[in-house]
Amino acid sequence: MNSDSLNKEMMVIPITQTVLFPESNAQIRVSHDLARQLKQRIEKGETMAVALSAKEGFDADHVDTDNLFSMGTLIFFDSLISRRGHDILYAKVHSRVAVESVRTDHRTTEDAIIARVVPAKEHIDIDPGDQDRMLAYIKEIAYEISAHFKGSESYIKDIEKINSIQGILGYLMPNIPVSVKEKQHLLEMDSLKQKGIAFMDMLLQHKESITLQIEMAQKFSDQANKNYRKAFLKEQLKNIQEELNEDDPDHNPEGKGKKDYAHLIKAANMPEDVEQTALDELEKLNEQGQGSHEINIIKNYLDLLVALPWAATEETDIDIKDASGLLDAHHYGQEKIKERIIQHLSVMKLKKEKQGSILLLVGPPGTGKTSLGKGIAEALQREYVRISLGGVRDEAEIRGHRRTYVGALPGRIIQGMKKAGKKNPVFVLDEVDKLVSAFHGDPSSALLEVLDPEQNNTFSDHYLEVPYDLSDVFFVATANDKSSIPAPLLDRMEVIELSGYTADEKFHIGKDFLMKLVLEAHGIETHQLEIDDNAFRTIIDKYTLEAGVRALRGQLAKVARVASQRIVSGDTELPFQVSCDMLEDILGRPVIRHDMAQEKNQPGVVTGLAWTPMGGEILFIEATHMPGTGKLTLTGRLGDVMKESAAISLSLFRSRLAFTLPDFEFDKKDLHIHIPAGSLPKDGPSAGAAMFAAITSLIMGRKIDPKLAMTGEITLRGHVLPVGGIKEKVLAARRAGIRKILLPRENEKDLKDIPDNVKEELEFKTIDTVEDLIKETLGLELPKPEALMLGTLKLFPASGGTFFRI
Ligand SMILES: Nc1ncnc2c1ncn2[C@@H]1O[C@H](COP(=O)(O)OP(=O)(O)OP(=O)(O)O)[C@@H](O)[C@H]1O
Repeated sequence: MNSDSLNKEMMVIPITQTVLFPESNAQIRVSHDLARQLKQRIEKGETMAVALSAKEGFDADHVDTDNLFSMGTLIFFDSLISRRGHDILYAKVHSRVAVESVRTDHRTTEDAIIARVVPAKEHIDIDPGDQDRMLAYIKEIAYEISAHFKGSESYIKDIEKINSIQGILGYLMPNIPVSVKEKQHLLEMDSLKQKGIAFMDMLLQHKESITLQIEMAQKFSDQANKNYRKAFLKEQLKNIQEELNEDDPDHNPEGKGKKDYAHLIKAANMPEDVEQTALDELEKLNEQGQGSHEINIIKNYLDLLVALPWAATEETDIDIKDASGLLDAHHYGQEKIKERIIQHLSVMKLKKEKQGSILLLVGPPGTGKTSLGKGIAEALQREYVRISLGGVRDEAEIRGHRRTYVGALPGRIIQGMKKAGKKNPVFVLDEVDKLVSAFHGDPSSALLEVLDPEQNNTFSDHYLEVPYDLSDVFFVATANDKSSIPAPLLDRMEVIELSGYTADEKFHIGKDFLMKLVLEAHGIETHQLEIDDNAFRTIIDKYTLEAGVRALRGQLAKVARVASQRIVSGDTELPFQVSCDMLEDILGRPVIRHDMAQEKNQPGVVTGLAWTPMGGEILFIEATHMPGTGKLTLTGRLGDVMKESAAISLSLFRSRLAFTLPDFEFDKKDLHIHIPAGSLPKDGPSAGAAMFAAITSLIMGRKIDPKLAMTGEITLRGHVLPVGGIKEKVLAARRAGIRKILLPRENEKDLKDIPDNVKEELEFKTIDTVEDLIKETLGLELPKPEALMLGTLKLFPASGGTFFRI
């Protein structure tokens, strides 16, 4: 058939989302109706049709001829194949044709579009020599692009045989990611020279964009944290191994190299739309030529789809008594926490909920937050997964990367679900307070979606693309510091606060729980090693500085290492007994030196109490003054809140007491407040009371008992407000030899958390106002604030004096 002699009507094949170019081969997916019509026509001996690309908004079900471009290509049929429910027409694309008219043929059962076309010959305005040079240049760019893609060798090899500009355009065009409109524009260009130049432009832009993408991907991979990269490498390794196994007859006894994805997809019990997506991907996989770089990408995706748990898991009825027993077996003490958890599980049982609200366990490191999560999983008889969110700064680590990225992976939530293999695991999100918000999107907003019961049944992961239902998951989050958690996230969680352990509690946890773990880890049997109680307590006191028991476990492991060496070498009797005097040999010099209460204080020095993630500490607040200009200096690496406390204390002192000291000229004195252990940053409002006491003691020239410690926030009106960490602070005070503690009245309720033996050794006094504080510390009665207002006004007229500055 000679297309030049064309001027006839022929069937139109609408082409969606692309444009066919002359001198190429095409695979066109056609609708069932069109396939039926084509079949009839092929049977009648028809061999060609015209391919017209569809404009934006084209609807294959309601064909409107206005929505087709009026220049297309003549195609010659090769074959029509039906595969997995889709009909594919294989054809040779011949030459350009222009449409003179189009109509819909209603005579056939299904409406066919018929076009009258004429040839649209190109204007060859470039001489053969230049054509060759242009062709060579285009090939060169194509080689450069393909060098970035592994497996593209066979594709690019075919280019060598192409000897016309039209031919290379037809071959490469399907892979150039430009819009249909741009492709059509190129097709419609009459001048071969202009067409060639426009195509080179497109190709160069494509090359630039690929280089840019690769640069970005490299940047990303540099930034991605180690774990993420490790997971990626593991995945790659798995693929390589799988590929090696495919060729290995030992691994393919029946010669079946490929996974039976169709079967796996059916077996995975996916929701209908997800299954359809999986089947579409499988089809794409089967259409890939050998060596295509897409094969592994599709396989990885399918592997994830078939491995994820989709079907609901049968719930085992929780026996609350058993659950409580299991938690006890896992975890010593912290009865209140366990009680809260059991209450939570009971509510879930009554309401027949799978998820319940999200628990947030907050407390210092090593206090068993993560292991409580594990205990909950056991109590509920569910799978347990844990991910650490510490340092996660990229939203994509939670939500995954789009598959178009090089080395894309699903996010940690979906990876966790894959690992769990069940739809209802107990999912521990460790260190939610350490999420970092950075320019890569806010990971906490992705977490919000994970934790919001309203939204989490359709959680979207960029890699997975299909929504995933997380509503059966029991989430437990852990954090060291509640204040670093974004408020919207915190609102969605039920907070349970764990405090640090007392030395006694640590002793029991060490003896009854940690020793077992440590012995097991070192292959030592119980009768082979014995640490006596004194040595145990010394390890806790002198070799660990922590609120939890993580370092204790580390020190016990050191002891176990020495013991195993001695046991193996046979130079010890069994059990190998560790006593206090051996500790320096085994563990080195004690690492801890706690501040102890002073025997004597000079005016201006006060003992305060601090909370640190490692437990409580006492700290000294030292104030002094000197001739100057009314400046306030603060040292000891104090945070903003602490600096404000100092300013409040000073203002309060001036407003309440300055008038009693008419000779003290504030604007001729500099005041300096220092809190030693200067290298450690300190912050928080709870030193307010101690600072006020220090300033008062200094300026009044009265000493405060060094064995008296205090904590409390103060306000400008002189109220003492409650503070946190009372248990840790009290324990630290006892260790430091403090005898009496002043604390805000509202903190009185916290004293019930303190073991009786500790309470017996200390005297507690609660205070409401700075008047109470000064009475307890300096034995002075301050006038009531109402009485003071008048005096203050008299002494400090509104314009008066230099105020202290910070
Ligand atoms: N009350 C306890 N009873 C028994 N073992 C405990 C208890 N508290 C902590 N442990 C043990 O201490 C170790 C550290 O606990 P875990 O990892 O759960 O701490 P964590 O609070 O999650 O710490 P981090 O905040 O650093 O993640 C674990 O081996 C755990 O079993």
